[in-house]
This record gives sequence, structure tokens and C-alpha cells, in this order.
Amino acid sequence: SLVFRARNRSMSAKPFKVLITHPEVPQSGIDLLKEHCELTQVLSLPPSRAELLEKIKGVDAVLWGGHSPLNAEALDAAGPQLKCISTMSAGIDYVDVAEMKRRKIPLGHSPTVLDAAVADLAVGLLIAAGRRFHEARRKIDSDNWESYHLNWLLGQDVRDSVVGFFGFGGIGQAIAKRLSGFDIDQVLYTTRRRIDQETEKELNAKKVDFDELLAKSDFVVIASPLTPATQGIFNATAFNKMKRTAVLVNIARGKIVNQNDLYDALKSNRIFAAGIDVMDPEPLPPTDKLLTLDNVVVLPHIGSATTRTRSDMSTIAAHNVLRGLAGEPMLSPAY
Ligand SMILES: O=CC(=O)O
Repeated sequence: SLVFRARNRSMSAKPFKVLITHPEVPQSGIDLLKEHCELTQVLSLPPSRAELLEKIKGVDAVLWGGHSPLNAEALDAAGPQLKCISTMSAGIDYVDVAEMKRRKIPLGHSPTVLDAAVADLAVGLLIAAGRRFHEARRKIDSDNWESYHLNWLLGQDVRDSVVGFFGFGGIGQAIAKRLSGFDIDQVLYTTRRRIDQETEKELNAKKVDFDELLAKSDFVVIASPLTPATQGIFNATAFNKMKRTAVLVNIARGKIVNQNDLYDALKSNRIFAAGIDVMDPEPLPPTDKLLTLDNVVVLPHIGSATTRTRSDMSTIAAHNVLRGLAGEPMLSPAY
């Protein structure tokens, strides 16, 4: 029949089946994929794992939106024809990378396009925590507007400060670039490998070890991936090496910080304040003791949450998938 032939033709024109694992993946990536692929999509919201495991059966590739674990269970459900996957995130801590590699499945992710949005938010947190935004707002709410004190709500200056980066990739460098407009004194950074000297010079940045970073920084910004080596590294020992006036900013992953120790360090004023977009667990229960503190600004993981950035992340993820299906190197391979 005509219908049958039309169907056949479109199937031969679109040889690949691709699953989109989230109903809210921005249209930009979907439009790119649907030119070349037959799409199925997880439609439940929040996305159900069961629906994902059902719909992943037999697909050639996956645009992995959201942070559902990408593990052996999902890969087994997909089947051996699976050719590639791209996440729509920078961090891939919810991916079993060893399992993906063992099966020789290329993985893409979407860093870089979110550097600016996350860096903007980090600067916002750094100022909000250093200048006591949360505590100050609470003063208004509780009718304690005590501006007759000359030293009321005094905070930390950004100008002439030393800003230390734990992790200094695209996001860290984008933050440093923005802060150079605030007349900071020096950028320090701790990474496994030294960055190129031209960028060091441009950002007035110097590589130091972890202890020196902690001891010398007025603001410590966590901008590293979560790995076994970084998990829990910001613990009581680390906080005890920081300045009492120091402000901690975390826009990376909550588990890099021992949150119990962070609570103690903030509660006892061992450090001055913290501004965090990530925590452990997420979502953070509204009853968590961290939320009782005056000196922490907490945001619900909105670093990349701008319309343009999310759309760009979807575009990059779709390009990764298309390239993976074509057997070409991805735009942003995760390994
Ligand atoms: O946290 C968000 C991301 O990794 O993209």
C-alpha cells in the first residue's frame, strides 16, 4: 500500500533510532536529530526510570537529558546495537564510565556552552555570601533593621582579594575572567596539570598545592569534577587551614564537600560564609540544618539554568549523537 511504502521510505531515510530520555530537552537538539533519526522520548515527568528502560530497547543512540544513572542496567536494556550516547550536562558523575568504556560506547557531554552561565552564577554567589545577602534579608523579615550600628552586616571585599580555584577548567577560568573586572589581587589554582602559561598570565593565575590554596585564598571556589580523588576533600581538616574570613563557593558537585563539616565550620565561624549551588543530597530536605544558618547562601542547582544555555546544551548533545552515529569523533567527547 501507499502508506506502507511511505513508511518504508521514511524508515530508510532515517536509519537510526534515537531515544531522548527527558520530556523537556530543548527543541534545538530535537530538531537537529529528527532530520536524520527516528525519535522516541520519555514523556513522564519527573522522568520515570521504568519508561526509560522500556523505551531504550533497540535504539541506536541516546540523548541523555537529566541525571538518571547511566549504568549497566540501562545499557543492558538498550541492547548490543547501541552505538553512542551524549549527556546534556557537563558533569558525568551519574555515568558508569568504566562500564561505557568496557562496552566501547562513545560518550559525549555538553561542557563549554555552560561555562558563562555557571560562571555568572558563581560570581553572584561569591558576592552574595561575602556580603551576607541571606542574613541581611532575614534582618528585614524579622524586623531587625539595625542600621544604627556602624558595623552592621559588614562583609568581605572582592577588590584586592586572593581567589583560589579548586579545579580550573573552562568554568573556573570563566569565573576568573569575570573577577578580573573586580580588581582582585591574585588568582591561585589547584589542578592536576598546569594550564598553559599564556592563560596563566592573562588571568594572573598561579598553580599551588591544596594546602597553599586553602591558606592564602580569601575566596575559595570549587570548580572541579566529582571524582574519587575529590570526593569529601573539603572536610574539617581543610576548613581548619582556611582563613577565618574566607568565603567558600561551590558550583561543582555537593559531594566534593563534607557537608557536615561545612555546617560545623560555618556555625562556629571557622570560615566566614559559603555560597553553594550544589549540595548533598539534592534535593536538599527543607529541614536540613544547613538551612538554619545565616552565613550560607543556598541555590537549588541552577548553574546552567538559562534559556540560551540549556538550548545550546541540547544542540551540542544532538551534534555529539549525530557524529557518534556517523562513526565520527564527537564535538565534545567525555573520554
Ligand atoms: O551540573 C550540571 C552539569 O553538570 O551540567
